[in-house]
Amino acid sequence: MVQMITVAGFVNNLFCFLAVLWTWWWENSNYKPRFITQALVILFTAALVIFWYYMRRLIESSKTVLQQHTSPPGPRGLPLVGNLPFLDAELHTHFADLAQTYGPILKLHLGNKVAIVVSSPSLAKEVLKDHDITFANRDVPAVAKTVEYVSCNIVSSPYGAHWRMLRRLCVAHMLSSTSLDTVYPLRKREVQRMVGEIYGNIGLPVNLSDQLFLTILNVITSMLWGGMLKGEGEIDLGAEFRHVVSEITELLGKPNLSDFIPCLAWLDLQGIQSQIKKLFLKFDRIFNSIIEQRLKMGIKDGEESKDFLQLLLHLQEKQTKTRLTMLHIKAILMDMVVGGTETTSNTVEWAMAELMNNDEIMQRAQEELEIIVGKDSRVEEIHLPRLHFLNAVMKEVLRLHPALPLLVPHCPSSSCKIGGYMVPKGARVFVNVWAIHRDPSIWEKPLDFNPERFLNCERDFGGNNFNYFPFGSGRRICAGISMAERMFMYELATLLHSFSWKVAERYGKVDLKEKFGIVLKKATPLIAVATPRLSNPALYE
Ligand code: HEM
Repeated sequence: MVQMITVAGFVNNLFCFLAVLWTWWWENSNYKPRFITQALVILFTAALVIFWYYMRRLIESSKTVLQQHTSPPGPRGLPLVGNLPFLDAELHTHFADLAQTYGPILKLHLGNKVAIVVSSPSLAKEVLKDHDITFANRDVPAVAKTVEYVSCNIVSSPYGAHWRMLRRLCVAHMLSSTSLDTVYPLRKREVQRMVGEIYGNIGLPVNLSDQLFLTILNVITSMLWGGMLKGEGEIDLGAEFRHVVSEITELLGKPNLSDFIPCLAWLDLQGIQSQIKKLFLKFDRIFNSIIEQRLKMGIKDGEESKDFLQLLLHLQEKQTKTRLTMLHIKAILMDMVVGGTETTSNTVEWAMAELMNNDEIMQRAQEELEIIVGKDSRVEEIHLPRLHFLNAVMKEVLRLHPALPLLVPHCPSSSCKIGGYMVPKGARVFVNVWAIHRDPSIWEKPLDFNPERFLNCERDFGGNNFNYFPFGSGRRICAGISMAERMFMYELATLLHSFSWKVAERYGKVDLKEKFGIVLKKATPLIAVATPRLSNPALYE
């Protein structure tokens, strides 16, 4: 801008000088000797050249300034509602289609909210790495106003001291490798319970989707408060939990008019806020009763906490510098239950679905297990680091079916230039990791399920490779990667080692149709029939 003003000033002065010179020549033209005329013509031509040169620079620089303030391209919308009426329910494929027309960064108007969709590795890197702090915020959804948990949990909290404190607590005391090592017996118990359940239904169709969800839910609730779904009604309570978590993740992924036209939020036109509120009330009742029981038990000074909830309550009672409130405690419980269950169980379900459609790959994974574990033994977590092919299967599943296809939307705390375009403060930024993972310019035959591409290659999901980042990247990268990795490998290895699998007859080939929500699911649950593979029936008990 300063440059533009200086150039404009110079051009102005040049004009004044020329005008004065012209007036003087005109007034004295009666006497004009030949050399004065020549000098004036030369001077005038030189002035014109200089003038032209500076005008060009002025235009160039103003073009750059203009571009810096230019919005990304995008489809035209209607007044007031913008592009909202044209959004497809399957947002990830819809955004991928739009990117084909408008390019790797595009803008949509969703009511009075600006949405930016980024679909290339270099732009994802700009958002998640180069401008990490600016984009490390969330666009808190309208439901947060009806459900207090949502506004102060890890996933939705803005980048800052509160978010850091909650995240550190979870990572240090529940999700770190050391904490996970100590609760291996819980994982073992729950995975073995699942094996027993399937063994009891040998030859019959089993809803693997439900089994996988219940197993991870039981692992997480055991880590949080020692487990809840025990005794009679175990499956029913698990099913209710599943229903609530599924509904919440689906509703959170739905475009909500109240987010985009805030003055209409009180009307809750789609009923999303009221539905979510009811679902959270169910959680609240369960959390309240568990917390009450825990408080009654109390914890003595110096005594080690038995589970994560006990530790949180202890920290709250002691009023340590964490300044935890009961609301924060519930928000953390919610983060772990909602953030950890569907993501992990759906990924294992996708893995089983892909393997059941690819006999050779399934066989290769089972052969590896026979060599490393052996048919006379159960899978243990110590086997996992040696299962290289299975590890490649996990990476390939996370490539084709990233649990959060658009990550959790990010939100810039100030306007910021991405790919030469201005992304305004407060925009909702979607990073389409699903589209990047299927980009044919990055991946050979991207739609093929081919774990081989991850064998003998350094590519991992630590967030440093912007061709492949199923857990996100930067400060808001998934907090539960270690747990997800262990649970995925352990569950899948156990299922493949313990049983042979085939699709229930009436279902034919496994249908891989997706259903979008904040968590991407299989449109229909995976129903399969198992037969035992291990040498000794005692291994199924
Ligand atoms: C296969 C399993 C999983 C996948 C693919 C996954 C993926 C992700 C992704 C993509 C994000 C958003 C990153 C971003 O916004 O840039 C995220 C956030 C998060 N995940 Fe996971 N996740 C999985 C399992 C888990 C588990 C097991 C837990 C904990 C028990 C967990 C806890 C969280 C939390 C707390 C956040 C919010 C982080 C923040 O905003 O600071 N996730 N996850």
